Amino acid sequence: MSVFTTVTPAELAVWLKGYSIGELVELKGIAAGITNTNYALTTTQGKYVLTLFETLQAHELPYYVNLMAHLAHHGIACAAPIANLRDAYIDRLAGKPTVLVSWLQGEPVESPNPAQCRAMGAMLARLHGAGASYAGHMANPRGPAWWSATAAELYAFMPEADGRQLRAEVAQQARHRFTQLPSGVVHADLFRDNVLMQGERIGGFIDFYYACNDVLIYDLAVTLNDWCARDDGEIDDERAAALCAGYQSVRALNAAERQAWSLMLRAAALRFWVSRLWDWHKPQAGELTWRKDPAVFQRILTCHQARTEAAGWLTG
Ligand SMILES: Nc1ncnc2c1ncn2[C@@H]1O[C@H](COP(=O)(O)OP(=O)(O)O)[C@@H](O)[C@H]1O
Ligand SMILES: N[C@@H](CCOP(=O)(O)O)C(=O)O
Repeated sequence: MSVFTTVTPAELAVWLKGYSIGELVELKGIAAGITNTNYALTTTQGKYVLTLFETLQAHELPYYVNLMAHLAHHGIACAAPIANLRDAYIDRLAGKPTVLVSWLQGEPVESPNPAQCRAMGAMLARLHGAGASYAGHMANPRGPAWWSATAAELYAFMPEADGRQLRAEVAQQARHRFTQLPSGVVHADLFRDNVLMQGERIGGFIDFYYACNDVLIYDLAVTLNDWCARDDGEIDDERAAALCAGYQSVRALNAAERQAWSLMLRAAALRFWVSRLWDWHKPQAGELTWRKDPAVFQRILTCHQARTEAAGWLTG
């Protein structure tokens, strides 16, 4: 149950006077989610999600919240923040920073089919296009500097062979620079649980709190590794080709991106292997998060390392 901070209907009814979205009808805690407190909020005017941030501070939120507003303004399927009467998206309730966003229709899918992967790829490319006019800038906090420093603290906890594999991949990635590739705003965490689907349509993207500026195909690689991997770590060719075709129906990859693609898939797997290893071996006291299995991304990385050719997914 992910309601870490309790808000009563009476408190919320008073707080809502700071907004122009009508009177409270119903307030329900949302069980899914592991980082923040989320409530489904129905008013006389419509339905919304109220997020109370449990770890991020108010001063850290503008990049993400303004980005969601920008993308929604450009027609991207994502939660749109609602401003209060002081014209601010970021507010405060029960001692926590808050953001109120529009309610999106749909549910996350566990086993996406190729049509859903295709829709996902197309919406991701549209997000990249719309992000080009976003003024905010944030370097990727989970980029190469972060994963090499974090990995250095993990080797001691790992079986020798796993540590060798991790060390080799960190070194391999360090030999390459991707500054020549198209870059811009990326979501950087578009796992299946961060996308609400309505059948084969995208209901909307949520959880923008790893969004940043980085290489665009890194985002496609992060998405592919989660949406198209089988349990053994192998990538399902049909889903991967559909995701890439959907993406390229909006923005075709250039020659440099195609050349970097295999390494980028590995970089995306490495990033989540390292973050999951970190949460596994070094859980932070009081951190409101569940440990996810690092081996999932080690298997995906192993399969990418063994494959010499991933460009086939880009040509369909
Ligand atoms: N805008 C939204 N519309 C509908 N449901 C949402 C919306 N935002 C979040 N949710 C629901 O809340 C759940 C938790 O949201 P999430 O952002 O993943 O939380 P956390 O930040 O704690 O990981 C999601 O799985 C989804 O069911
Ligand atoms: N999608 C990631 C987790 C993202 O971080 P979180 O803080 O939102 O849990 C993964 O599955 O490892």
